[in-house]
Amino acid sequence: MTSPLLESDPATAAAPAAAPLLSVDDLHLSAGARELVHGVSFDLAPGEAIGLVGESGSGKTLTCRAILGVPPPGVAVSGGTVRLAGDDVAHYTRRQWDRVRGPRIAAVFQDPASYLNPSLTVGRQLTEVLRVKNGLHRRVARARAVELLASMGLHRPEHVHDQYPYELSGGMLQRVLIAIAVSGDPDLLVADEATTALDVTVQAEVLDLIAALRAERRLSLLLVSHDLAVVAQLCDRVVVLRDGRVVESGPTRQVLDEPADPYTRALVADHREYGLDRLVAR
Ligand SMILES: Nc1ncnc2c1ncn2[C@@H]1O[C@H](COP(=O)(O)OP(=O)(O)OP(=O)(O)O)[C@@H](O)[C@H]1O
Repeated sequence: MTSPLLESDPATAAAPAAAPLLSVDDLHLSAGARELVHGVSFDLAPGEAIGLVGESGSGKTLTCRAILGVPPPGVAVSGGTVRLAGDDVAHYTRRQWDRVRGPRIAAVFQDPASYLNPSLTVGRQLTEVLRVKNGLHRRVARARAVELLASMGLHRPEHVHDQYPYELSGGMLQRVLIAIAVSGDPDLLVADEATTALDVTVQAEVLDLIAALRAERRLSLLLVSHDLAVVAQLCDRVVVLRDGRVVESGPTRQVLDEPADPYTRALVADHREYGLDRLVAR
């Protein structure tokens, strides 16, 4: 039993662990009678970056979409909780989500073009988000939009502001989507295969941008990637999913250097030839 004396002595009491920013507890997701995710649990501390990995179909995207309150049509949370800064958001209404998405949680996905309106300039779309979500006046929102585009490493941001999505490359579009995602100053960014479709050089630049945003904004990150090298580069911890279940989780170095589960060992072995050793050794 702990001594009451020790408990009350500030010199000997251990510092309390920070409350998790995101806590996924025994999450079950189902499409009708078919269960697809069978009790996934993990916590993400403020400022932490977690990588969600696993083969295609292991439940990474469904888990992220449930965390974001946008499960695909026909899929619903059938058990468990998703707590964001302590609030259980798993059954939030659309109106409740409107208050959370943007200032607390935001996301970027694989195909940025499909999230933008092709007939509006990217600046107009960013400005609209700033006006609606942050209540900025049109002129102030425009200036803020240009600033945000510049801080995403986009050169000639005034010019980019007035361009249409089809005029921009994939890497530029992903930077615009990241600008939109962070425009509400969220605590948590969910990045689901956000760099997968980009060529290697551009991918590295966008990963550097995400790393810089993490440091500058104390942004927490939930990163989904089939690419363990990307996870090794950005994440503090890794959660490995297989068939809708967590098979292993822990610090990135530990999970990738000494995987405990045979499934993780096979995943890591598959990646060796793509230079994982080099990135893990950083
Ligand atoms: N809308 C849906 N209706 C029914 N089943 C679905 C739906 N979306 C996904 N699934 C199924 O749920 C399981 C998990 O899918 P999910 O998309 O989360 O996998 P993933 O790990 O993200 O895969 P990938 O890396 O290919 O994106 C798969 O068996 C998939 O077929």
